[in-house]
Amino acid sequence: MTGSTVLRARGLTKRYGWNNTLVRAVDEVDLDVPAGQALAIMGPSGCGKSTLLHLLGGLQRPSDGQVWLAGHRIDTMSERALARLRRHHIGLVFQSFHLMDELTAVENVEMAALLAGQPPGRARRRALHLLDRVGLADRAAHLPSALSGGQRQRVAIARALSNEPLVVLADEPTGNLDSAATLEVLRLFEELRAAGQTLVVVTHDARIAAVADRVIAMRDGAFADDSRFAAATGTVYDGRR
Ligand SMILES: Nc1ncnc2c1ncn2[C@@H]1O[C@H](COP(=O)(O)OP(=O)(O)OP(=O)(O)O)[C@@H](O)[C@H]1O
Repeated sequence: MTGSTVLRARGLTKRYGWNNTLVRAVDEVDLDVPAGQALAIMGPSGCGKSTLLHLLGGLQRPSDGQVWLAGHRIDTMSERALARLRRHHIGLVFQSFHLMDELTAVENVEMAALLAGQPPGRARRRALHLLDRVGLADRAAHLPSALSGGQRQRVAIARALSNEPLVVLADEPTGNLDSAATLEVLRLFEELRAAGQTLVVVTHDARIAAVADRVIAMRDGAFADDSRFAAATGTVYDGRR
């Protein structure tokens, strides 16, 4: 998919409430994410980062505007088609991991591969391979409760990769982690980026943003054209949308 656009948004808007309670959480955002790009979205609490990520991943519907994933318009898709698209083509990583507590590490990853339609034997092999890739081959049979925060998030990242996603969308992936665990996840994102995985990461952490190809600052639901932000975080601000 080199050279193609994996995610495209035009005039993307999400409003909550009405009249004097109206909030424009995302306000007419235009965005193109080319294949292989690692994009970080930063900005103050409440500026709309999570809402934008949810709109891009088809987890929420926009009030206005359009979203395309690999050329397919997703904002008008049926719920059923959207769920299928997420299972097959999007990898999601959340701040609080969202692992299934009663399943082992390998079963958590395997479950996602099975839901994406892989046959059982292949799904298990892929799950073991991905756990090895995130450095957790020796923790495959552990329940999430027996893993550290950083290990849980690495399982969640392995799970997000189980369907060979067109894009991984991560919402504050290090928000619940201490410094050492953040570094584990950071290294993993660096590896994913080097492997050409398209990534969109919402983060408060300048260390995560520093490994991105591109950093966008958000303010009040829109992209801020602020080169000082790039200087402050030691990253390259790319004014292109
Ligand atoms: N379900 C909702 N109903 C009403 N307002 C909402 C809802 N969800 C989010 N908002 C508002 O939309 C705005 C953007 O929220 P969002 O969670 O996207 O911000 P954020 O940048 O991800 O914040 P944080 O960094 O704290 O997670 C905020 O003002 C928030 O209060």
